[in-house]
Amino acid sequence: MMRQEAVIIIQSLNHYYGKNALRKQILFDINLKVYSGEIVIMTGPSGSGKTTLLSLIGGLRSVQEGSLKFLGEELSGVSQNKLVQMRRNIGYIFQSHNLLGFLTAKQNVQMALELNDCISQIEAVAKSEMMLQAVGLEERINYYPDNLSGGQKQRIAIARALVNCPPLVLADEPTAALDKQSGRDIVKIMQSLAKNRGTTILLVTHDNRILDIADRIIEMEDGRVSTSKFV
Ligand SMILES: Nc1ncnc2c1ncn2[C@@H]1O[C@H](COP(=O)(O)OP(=O)(O)OP(=O)(O)O)[C@@H](O)[C@H]1O
Repeated sequence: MMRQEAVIIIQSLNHYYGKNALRKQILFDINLKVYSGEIVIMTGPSGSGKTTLLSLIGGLRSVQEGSLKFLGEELSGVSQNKLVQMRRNIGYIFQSHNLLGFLTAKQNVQMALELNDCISQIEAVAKSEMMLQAVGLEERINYYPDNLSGGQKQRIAIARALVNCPPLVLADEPTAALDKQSGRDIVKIMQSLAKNRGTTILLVTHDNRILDIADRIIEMEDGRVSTSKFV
């Protein structure tokens, strides 16, 4: 069997919101390993803590209790600066695509590369065009988001998240605003790009039309992982 590398290792993770009398525990004793190249779908009722867990893994919140290792590095107790650095290894895709309206499709994707000092402008343009082609938007490279459909905008967001070849992509309800076919197209694109590059994908969804793309389905309930099954 192939040796699998854990990209994320979570041990005894708890999380709380609020202070003093209002302090409320949201995550309870989460233990989880996610491996390189794995596509993991996280489901569960509203309020079960999925987004909270995703934001901790993504370095968008500080770890309060327990251990969370990303690429072998402990995130608990690190500085905000360090978290910002770690985030460069992660592509984010959200329900609302968060594209900049005053930039074209290509410019939106290029922006993700401009944070990378080692890439020249020419390379950045070429990579962005290639990535938009990979998500089937070669005809729309110079369009502004306002002139594109929901599915097309979400494809730009995927291109932007993947253009840096991050080891991890986090997606929160990426298909929520899409009809059935566009939703499936989107996750299929994510799946094939991820499999080609060995990218790990962790995707939160209520959309049971896309569960079949997962290697593993994790169910959250009341702040705990209730089941974790390989499919
Ligand atoms: N910033 C916050 N401050 C206080 N409580 C919060 C905050 N964010 C979330 N919560 C609470 O934490 C719990 C878990 O929320 P979370 O968004 O992680 O759940 P979820 O499973 O992602 O839900 P949904 O599927 O509706 O997005 C909920 O009870 C929510 O009200």
